[in-house]
Amino acid sequence: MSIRLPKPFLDKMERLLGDEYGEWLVSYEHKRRYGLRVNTLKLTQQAFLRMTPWAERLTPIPWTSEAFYYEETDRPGKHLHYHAGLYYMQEPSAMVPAELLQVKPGDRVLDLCAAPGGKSTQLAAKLQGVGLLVSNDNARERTKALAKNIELAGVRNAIVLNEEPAALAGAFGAFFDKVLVDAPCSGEGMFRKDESMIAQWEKHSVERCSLMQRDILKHAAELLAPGGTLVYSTCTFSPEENEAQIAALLTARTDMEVVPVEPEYGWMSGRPNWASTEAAEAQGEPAPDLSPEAVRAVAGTVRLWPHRVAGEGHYAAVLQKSAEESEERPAFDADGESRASGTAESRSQSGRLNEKAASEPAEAGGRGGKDGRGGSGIEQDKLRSRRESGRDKDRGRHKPGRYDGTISETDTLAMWRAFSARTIPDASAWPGRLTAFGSRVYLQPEGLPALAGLKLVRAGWYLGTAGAHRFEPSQALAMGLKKAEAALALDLDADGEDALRYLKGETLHIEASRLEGTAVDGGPASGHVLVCADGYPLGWGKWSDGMLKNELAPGWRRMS
Ligand SMILES: C[S@@+](CC[C@H](N)C(=O)[O-])C[C@H]1O[C@@H](n2cnc3c(N)ncnc32)[C@H](O)[C@@H]1O
Repeated sequence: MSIRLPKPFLDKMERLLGDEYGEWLVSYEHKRRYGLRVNTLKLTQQAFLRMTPWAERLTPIPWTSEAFYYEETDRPGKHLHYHAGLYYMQEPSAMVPAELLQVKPGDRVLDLCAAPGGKSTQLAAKLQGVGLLVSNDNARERTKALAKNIELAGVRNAIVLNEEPAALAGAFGAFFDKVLVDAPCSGEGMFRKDESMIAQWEKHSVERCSLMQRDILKHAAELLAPGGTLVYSTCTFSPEENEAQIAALLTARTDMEVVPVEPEYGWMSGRPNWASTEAAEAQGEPAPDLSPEAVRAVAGTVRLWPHRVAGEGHYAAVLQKSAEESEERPAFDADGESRASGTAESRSQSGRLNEKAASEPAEAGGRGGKDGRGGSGIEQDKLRSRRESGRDKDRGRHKPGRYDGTISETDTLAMWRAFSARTIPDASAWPGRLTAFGSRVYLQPEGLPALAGLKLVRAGWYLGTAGAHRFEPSQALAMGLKKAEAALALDLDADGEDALRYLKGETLHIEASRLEGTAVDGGPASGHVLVCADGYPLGWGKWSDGMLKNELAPGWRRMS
């Protein structure tokens, strides 16, 4: 075996696995498998297979719809279709938790430990743009990748937060139909995929992770609406972080129960005997005080072992909160509109959820980078620093069109409307709430409660920024559009030179005849062009007289 596994880890696994230990150990001599998931927000599986050069070497991942094993040598991360967000590369076992959550359009979904966003993009695809996705991670740096992956996937109905679960529980209460806790863990199941996890394991003990998980799960349960479903998952083997966590939660909350998962596809059932004494004793600790029913119930959770499935080690539990009939709440209609209900009102009176406040620029703002495109800024902090420096004190008093570092939200929205009327004619009919935070414009999902006091990374679908003379559309806007929505589009061949040059940030010579559509005002075809590859957006360009100025945001360019 080339991987050097720590002796205490091996000793513990031998104790736990008994006869199966040898088989498990041999799995480290096999190569890991690679997976990708088609982004069905952008295209169907059939369309993907038709246009993918290595389609014949793909084989389906049995537990996930629209997902495939690929050959490492095909390097899908290098292909232009990756830059168009047509698929997400994800470890095959890591696709299980979001699949088990059974999200459907219209749900309110919380991904509590979401960075870098593999599962959030999977959940967003299940929503198909209808309902709400709140993606959260408490690690500020990691939320940058999270926001970018959500934007690359073209998600229009998500917000991204950078919060502790306790703060979310305080702000939202029992709001979400579906909650995913893909918990921070000791990562034992990932040693084959990523050897750097071994050093992490030695640093962050199982015990420390267990404490974090217990706290996260406690608040996750509070965030779940009556009748809602929670999936808890880890990529580790240690029972303290798996069965023992679920048994402890069930002991503490009698309103929650395990929804048994069928151990198909080579998955194995959770181990009740690992929930209590054995795991704790293996750590030299007293057994926690668990109810016998709770311990028995973990038999309905699942383990994915690398010697049993074509994927890395994982654990998942599906839990349901009992429904309380008196609890009504606003729900999303199939068209994404929300229906008001008594509960929303009473929550708003209690000061926790306040629909009006959600449309006010309470917490987010900032220009998000020099070019105003905001590849990855933490908006709240920027607004805070602007306010502290007093630069916001004259907000709303500047002359429209003259950018003096401030711009009123009314003018910001007017600039968006003028821009979108020319560039994306149907934008005015999009469902959601158009909101300006300073000079930045967002489309927020309907039914979003107040975000006041929460650290926002993305307050919704970020559409762009009002500047001194014009509105600058965002990269997120481009990625969330369909080619047909743009008044002017340029469709490049993904295998051609122009597409690669565009991705590198170069200016292109493009004859007028290659542009699709016409300028809406009937004038000459000039202005913002949605640049696509094989029909799927890559970013913006600005066309005039045969030249396409490259407007691809710097953080989105391909360097090699
Ligand atoms: C296993 S990773 C999540 C992977 C992610 N679900 C995905 O599919 O891409 C666990 C994440 O939990 C985050 N985390 C750790 N403690 C947290 C806490 N108290 N609240 C929220 N997130 C936390 C970590 O920053 C890390 O990004």
